[in-house]
Amino acid sequence: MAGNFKPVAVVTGASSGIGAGYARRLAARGYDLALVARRVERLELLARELGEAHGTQVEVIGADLGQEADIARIEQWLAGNPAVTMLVNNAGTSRMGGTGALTDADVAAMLTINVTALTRLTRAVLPGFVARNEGAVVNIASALALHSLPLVSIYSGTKAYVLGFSRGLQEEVAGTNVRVQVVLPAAVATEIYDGTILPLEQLPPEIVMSVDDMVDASLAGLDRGEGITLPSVADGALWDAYDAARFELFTATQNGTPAARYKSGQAA
Ligand SMILES: NC(=O)C1=CN([C@@H]2O[C@H](COP(=O)(O)OP(=O)(O)OC[C@H]3O[C@@H](n4cnc5c(N)ncnc54)[C@H](OP(=O)(O)O)[C@@H]3O)[C@@H](O)[C@H]2O)C=CC1
Ligand SMILES: N[C@@H](C=O)C(=O)O
Repeated sequence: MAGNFKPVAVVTGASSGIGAGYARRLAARGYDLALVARRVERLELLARELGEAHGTQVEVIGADLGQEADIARIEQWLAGNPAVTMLVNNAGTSRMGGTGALTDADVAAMLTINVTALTRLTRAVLPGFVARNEGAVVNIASALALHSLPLVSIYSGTKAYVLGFSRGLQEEVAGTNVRVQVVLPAAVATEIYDGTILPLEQLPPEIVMSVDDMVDASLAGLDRGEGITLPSVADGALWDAYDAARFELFTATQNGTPAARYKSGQAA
């Protein structure tokens, strides 16, 4: 609990899908909320719903996180708000298509919303969290952080950034009570697929998770103290094996000698 304040969770991209799911669950857990998105009318409807259901105080903040001025405004708001104890960096966009076929605006939107805004909002809350020795940053990445696919190469790259950034941040705050969780959902039934070349109806239904299940699993992961949460992965040992192999490979790169296969005249 931050001083005398009721804790406030900030959820970006709360006007639909996963962000709205977080808003509902966090309100039920007793948080007041600040909800950020462009579609303010949706945020206001949600605010009314949560006020009636739980007595939640909700601040609705209209912002386009693809725009510098709006990112700067939210940064300032976050940095000056000691009641904020949780930031859910959920806002994101996926523009599907070949890398050469996407418009410059599509590429800029993915890089700015998925990477730049997430990073800057995290930087805005972090000093206060560390100074108060409490707080949680929840970064929504994607299973595509682990596996790039054609037509979503740039999106996958942005989510790999979210994973890598979050893991480094976990090391930075180690030894404090500040938490950083990165969540890697696979397909979740949301509007992100609307109007894309891969509408939700074309996905095998058995691979698609509901928003409520995804958010509940992620919050259960947070409660369990997980730094990395894969809501749909039944065998948690898979991550451990993957991460151990990743670290072994990284360790093997820490070697000033070119590998034999790269030396001319030497067999592989
Ligand atoms: N659904 C899925 O299968 C998966 C989704 N994810 C990730 O989950 C997160 C939430 O997506 P999801 O719920 O699926 O999709 P939705 O499209 O339902 O929600 C996206 C949210 O992000 C907000 N948003 C998008 N662009 C902007 C912007 N320029 N400024 C501010 N807010 C913006 C939207 O609000 P508004 O339009 O009102 O601005 C909306 O609230 C994303 O980061 C996505 O990459 C990860 C893995 C799988
Ligand atoms: N399909 C992607 C979202 O649009 C994802 O899995 O992250």
